[in-house]
Amino acid sequence: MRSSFNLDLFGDMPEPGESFSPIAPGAALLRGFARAQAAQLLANIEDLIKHAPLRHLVTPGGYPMSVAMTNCGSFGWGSDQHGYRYTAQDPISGLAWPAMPEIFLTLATAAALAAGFPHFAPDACLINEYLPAARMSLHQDRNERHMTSPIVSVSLGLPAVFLFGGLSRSDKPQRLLLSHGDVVVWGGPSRLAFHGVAPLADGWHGLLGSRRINLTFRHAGEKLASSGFD
Ligand SMILES: O=C(O)CCC(=O)C(=O)O
Ligand SMILES: [Fe+2]
Repeated sequence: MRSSFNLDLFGDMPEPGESFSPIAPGAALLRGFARAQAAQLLANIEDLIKHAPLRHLVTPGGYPMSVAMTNCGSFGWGSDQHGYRYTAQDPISGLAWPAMPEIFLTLATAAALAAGFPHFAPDACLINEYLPAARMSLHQDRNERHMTSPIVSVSLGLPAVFLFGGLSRSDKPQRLLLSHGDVVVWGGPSRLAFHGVAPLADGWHGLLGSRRINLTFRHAGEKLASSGFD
């Protein structure tokens, strides 16, 4: 274990062996993997949300989500009374989602590689904003066309308890405290693992203030814009 002294000095350079902890077959937590790029990621996020604002989507059951969301990349994930789906356009503006910044793509592919997935080519990045008390209930990410690509999930800002369960909703989830710069990757046998986020505790983060932002990178695949309901 590194001392906090070393962490401070070398916080930008996590050593691969130290930053990697397996969670389940095909799933890993990369501690601090995105920390060095966090300020640049945030600058890009602030710019993206000017073009595609964060919004509270409504679940198919009619409830507004506590997490505010937007997207960048070729496809964006969304939800409304008809179901969950990917679209090529932002339904608010009717315009294509903003392009995925190069630094997002580089980070996501590097994290996937570090977790054992060398061919990840994300075409969708969901941007989730959690204010205190916001949460995400246990779910599977299953609106993508193929399940062959992993999910890469980047945490910024306030810490959150990430719930990582098994392939069945009733499997008791692990509780992982995710901090600023942590990245979780799950694919292969864990690709359809149930996961969620416990209600965000109030707090203050030097860079992001009183919020957590999560970036979830996925390969949605083609043709989902018109047929993604499930
Ligand atoms: O915020 C997180 O850490 C998880 C987000 C998530 O599971 C999702 O957007 O599908
Ligand atoms: Fe998810």
